[in-house]
Amino acid sequence: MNDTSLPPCALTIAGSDSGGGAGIQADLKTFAAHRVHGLSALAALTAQHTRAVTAVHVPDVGFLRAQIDACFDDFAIGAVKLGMLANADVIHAVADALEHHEPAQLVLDPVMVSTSGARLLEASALDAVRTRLLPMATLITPNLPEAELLIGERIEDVDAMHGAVDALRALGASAVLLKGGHLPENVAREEVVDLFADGDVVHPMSHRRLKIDAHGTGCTLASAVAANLCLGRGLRDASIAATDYVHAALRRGYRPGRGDVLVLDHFGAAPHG
Ligand SMILES: Nc1ncnc2c1ncn2[C@@H]1O[C@H](COP(=O)(O)OP(=O)(O)O)[C@@H](O)[C@H]1O
Ligand SMILES: Cc1ncc(COP(=O)(O)O)c(N)n1
Repeated sequence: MNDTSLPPCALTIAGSDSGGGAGIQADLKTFAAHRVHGLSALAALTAQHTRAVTAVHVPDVGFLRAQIDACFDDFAIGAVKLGMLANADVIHAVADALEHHEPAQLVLDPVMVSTSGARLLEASALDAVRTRLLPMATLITPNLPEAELLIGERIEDVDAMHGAVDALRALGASAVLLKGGHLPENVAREEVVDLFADGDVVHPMSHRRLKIDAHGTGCTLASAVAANLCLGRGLRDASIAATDYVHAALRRGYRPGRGDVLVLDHFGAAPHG
């Protein structure tokens, strides 16, 4: 393999999911499925399966910084993806490191609560997300409950999603991919609508609503955007490709645990080329 055919590198700074469905594990599978070399810095470790998070351990922030520095010291990183960051100290350490290394592109998934209902970000850390991370993000990918907490308003239908992307951009994110999976079925009917907005365009991305309960979708979506950015796509095209990828991986999802919750099949469906 010569240099031009080397895969680009993406870095995920996120939490580990021992159950392999979400977090760092989903991110690395997504990078690999896109033929992007995956780097990882573990900001938190969870003891987790498809039904619950049973324990969380947050390593010392000095060790987190060492992981991030090791990645930037040796690899040309095309994009960084942020996931579970657990608390304000971790957010400040990550923001300091990113201010130092200045990654070309930063995809922020502001993970707050798991599908199984566990808090993955302390409530007191919300301000640090707003003030330290949002302004440096190339793209932020909140789900509806996360967006409601960030902007302090309810988002009850697709019209309200349009107002929410403007409010999120006003907080400092240069572009937003607002995920619509949490709209109730009676409001959204047959479709799930995700909304991309970058100040020039607002682009809805619709997919058929699948009657399934899945875990790791948000992590996979944000890391698929980061992978597509590394591969040279623009933000909107990367977002379109990533939502299509998540949909295909969801359709082929499987239940590795004892609960009803599916995990995605990251490798079954080739990413859009
Ligand atoms: N029931 C569903 N059917 C099809 N796609 C879904 C469904 N639920 C979520 N998605 C897709 O999964 C991705 C993650 O959405 P969402 O569930 O809103 O966020 P999160 O996983 O962060 O809670 C989005 O691209 C969304 O369109
Ligand atoms: C380590 C980690 N990071 C993120 C999520 C969110 O994923 P989901 O909302 O699908 O449970 C998770 N459950 N665990």
